[in-house]
Amino acid sequence: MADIVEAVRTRQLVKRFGQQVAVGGVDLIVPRGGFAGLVGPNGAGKTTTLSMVTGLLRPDGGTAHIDGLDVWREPIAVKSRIGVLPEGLRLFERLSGRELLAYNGQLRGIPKEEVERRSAELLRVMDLVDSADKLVVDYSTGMRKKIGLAAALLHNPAVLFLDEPFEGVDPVSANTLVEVLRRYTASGSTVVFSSHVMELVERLCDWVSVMSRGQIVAQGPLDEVRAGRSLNEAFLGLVGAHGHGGGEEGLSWLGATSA
Ligand SMILES: Nc1ncnc2c1ncn2[C@@H]1O[C@H](COP(=O)(O)OP(=O)(O)OP(=O)(O)O)[C@@H](O)[C@H]1O
Repeated sequence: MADIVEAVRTRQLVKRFGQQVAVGGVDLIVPRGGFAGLVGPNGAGKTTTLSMVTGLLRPDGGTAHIDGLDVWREPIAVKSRIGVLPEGLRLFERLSGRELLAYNGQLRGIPKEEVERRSAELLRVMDLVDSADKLVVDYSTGMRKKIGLAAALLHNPAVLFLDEPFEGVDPVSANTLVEVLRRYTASGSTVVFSSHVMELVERLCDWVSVMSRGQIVAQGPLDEVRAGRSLNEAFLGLVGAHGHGGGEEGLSWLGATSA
């Protein structure tokens, strides 16, 4: 792994919430360029890890670097290089889509004409032209993801972090997102995204990190991690398939009875 140019690298990253260790010493590696998937069961620590890597949540221990820059020592340099589409996306609801992009452009210090040019292109590619002047509060879930992604891409970041970008997104909009992201990575930029949808990760990603109970349990090129199996099978093998509704015990009351 020594010859990999790392876009993201954490070393022994730790986060506790009270007694609970949410992230227990994570060494996340994401090579530069292409798609990397972060997968893991509910509560594995994916969002907590991404929040620490993107400077949103201070770690209790360890370090996080993006393009060789320490996230917590050089926050401004790091934030100018990254775009983030967080989970549960909070947007400025009383702005229109177009205004939201203009505001983001201003925050990023991009000249006004350039913001207008990029916004027009992003709105067109995201199929949001007809809704550009509608308030974000009136956007659907998929439209919110798309305007959130447009806002995250506006400053042309080197690394884009997406937490569950396809959740609640219809197949047509999902295709649009994928096309935009493919175009973005084709130029050498990096996308890191968390997802529960293994088929999607398998289709898009060339690199996968698997988390379970606050640890990385497998990490590497997609083909190495799945080792001849489907990613879903590999995932179930790595994180344990038990306790996921397959057992004979419990729930005996559930379903139609003959009584
Ligand atoms: N602010 C918080 N306060 C207390 N506990 C938290 C907080 N944020 C996360 N946790 C706990 O940390 C653990 C990891 O949560 P996290 O959201 O990182 O998991 P995840 O892998 O993103 O899960 P999911 O796939 O369900 O989104 C969970 O047990 C969660 O309850």
